[in-house]
Amino acid sequence: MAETIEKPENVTERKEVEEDEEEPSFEKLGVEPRLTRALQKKGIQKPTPIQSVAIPLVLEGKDVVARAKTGSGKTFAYLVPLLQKLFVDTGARTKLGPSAFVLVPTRELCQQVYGEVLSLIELCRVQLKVIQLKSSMSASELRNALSGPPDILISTPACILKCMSVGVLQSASISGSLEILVLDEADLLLSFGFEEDIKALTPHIPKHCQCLLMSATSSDDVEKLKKLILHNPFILTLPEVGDVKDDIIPKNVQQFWISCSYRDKLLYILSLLKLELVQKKVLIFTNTIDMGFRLRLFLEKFGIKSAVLNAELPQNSRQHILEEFNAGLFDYLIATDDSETKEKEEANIESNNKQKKFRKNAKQKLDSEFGVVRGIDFKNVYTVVNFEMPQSPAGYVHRIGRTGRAFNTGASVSLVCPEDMEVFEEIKSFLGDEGDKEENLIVPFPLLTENAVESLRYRAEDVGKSVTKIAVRESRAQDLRNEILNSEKLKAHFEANPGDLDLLKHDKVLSKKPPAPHLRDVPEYLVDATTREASKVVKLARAAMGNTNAPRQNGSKKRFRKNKDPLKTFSAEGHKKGQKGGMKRESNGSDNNKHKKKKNT
Ligand SMILES: Nc1ncnc2c1ncn2[C@@H]1O[C@H](COP(=O)(O)OP(=O)(O)OP(=O)(O)O)[C@@H](O)[C@H]1O
Repeated sequence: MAETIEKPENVTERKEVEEDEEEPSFEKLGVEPRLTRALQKKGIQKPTPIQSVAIPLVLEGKDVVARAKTGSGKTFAYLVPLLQKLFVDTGARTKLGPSAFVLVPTRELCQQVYGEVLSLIELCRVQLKVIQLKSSMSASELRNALSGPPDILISTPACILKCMSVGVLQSASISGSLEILVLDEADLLLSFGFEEDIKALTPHIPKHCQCLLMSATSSDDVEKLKKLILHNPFILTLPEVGDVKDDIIPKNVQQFWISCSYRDKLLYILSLLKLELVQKKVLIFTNTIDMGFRLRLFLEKFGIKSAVLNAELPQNSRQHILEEFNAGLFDYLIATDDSETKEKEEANIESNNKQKKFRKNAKQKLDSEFGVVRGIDFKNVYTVVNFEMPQSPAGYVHRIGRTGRAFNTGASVSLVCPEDMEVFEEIKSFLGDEGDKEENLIVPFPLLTENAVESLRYRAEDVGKSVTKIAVRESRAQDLRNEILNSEKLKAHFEANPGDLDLLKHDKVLSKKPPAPHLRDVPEYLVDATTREASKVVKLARAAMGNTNAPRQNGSKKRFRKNKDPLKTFSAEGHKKGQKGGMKRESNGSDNNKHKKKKNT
């Protein structure tokens, strides 16, 4: 693989950098032993490609723009050298203000980066003060946080400006102290409405400050930021972004689609999960909060427990849900995509004048700094399911990017109904999938037979009808009430007992009645031999890949073996006993659409 390093504009040379033939290592990049050991303790053995090119440049003090695909390890690409630089002369620095700012677009990302920094400095046993700012902090809390002052400040741009406007952070202390500025998830900073904040901050950034800009996509916004903040940066572009379209999605993620009607999406997701045809953990995306709850209630009737994650929940609850899911406490998380939520909620609200009161409340309630998709490091997600399709190719790329992170493998399954076809075509052409090529990038899901789906149709339709709008509304309101009540308790309790994650599980059953036994267990006679075989192979592959529910360290997984991957070696449609089979890439998935309305009970 070759990355591109574009030298600063006054140096015209642009060179292709071949990957080191030898095994790359952090030592060779100039990372000091304390940090190398700390990374090893976190299960991180060797650098990813973006880390290999970015770390030495950052250590040299260069301004860098790094554009690399989702999950490619951009956080350590800037954090490791940043910490190494701050480790030098820790005590000797006379500071008026923070030495480094890390600016991110959402509170979830603040928390995530903060967690990573803390764990690295703890492992390195170095005394650095790190704080994260929250928009909910009062002026006195901000003053306390900034007293000292901290070495590293992690924040959204708006919070920094708030500190300046309430007088707890002075322009002189920024220009006198700031050595490194990082803009993480740069492509989102502007679209999340931080342009004015960044513009207001720019004049206070000292000329000598090293600026780093990290992004998963290249966009006009990134260009704008680059011009605003950086001085003659090195531009690192991994081929996955921009130039080579079919590598936008990490290579280690297999992408599938299933064609079905909108109404049948519940039936199809039930078939995938209940017949165990996808590997856990599974992250499922919906476009509205109501749909998230509908899906959760529906699955619950079949004994499939899941948790929901959305912009309406209090921050502490969201944080806790993420931590639980990452720790492997539950397998299914239904996330409502934030951007889609805001658009749809607002569209729904606009279209119904009677709901004026709700509009006011909804706007107040949805957290504008919440970002469920972008940059959040969901750990060990094997399958991403687009229950509802994202509304843009960029949305698709970032959703799918929640699996196959770093050196892991993963799969995605998109449920595509006729109404989704336009955006699906757009996504395919964005990814460079021209349809007539042998090697399509998004291929029909091979493990689900028409028979298997039809065998569950009657139950799914019956249960689907019982999940009414009222039931959805009630559980959503109840869930929110519970979470608000829990939120403060959660904060206090988990600060004191960070290990008690399972105390308040978020995949608790919503409905009062337990699932009926005939729905909880699919009777043997309903599952045909092919599906049984497919499900068995998925389970075996899961075990072979070391993909179990137990919480894991990054590096402790067994190596994924392609020949153990059922999606590569098994075809439900073409399967005969003893035959290896393979995916039929030329099929367009329309088989899934031809349902005979058989009613099997
Ligand atoms: N060298 C490495 N080896 C193994 N795992 C790594 C390595 N570097 C980072 N990781 C892990 O890979 C995951 C993804 O890293 P990170 O969140 O930095 O990706 P990203 O490029 O910022 O993705 P996104 O664009 O989606 O935010 C994290 O769980 C991280 O701990």
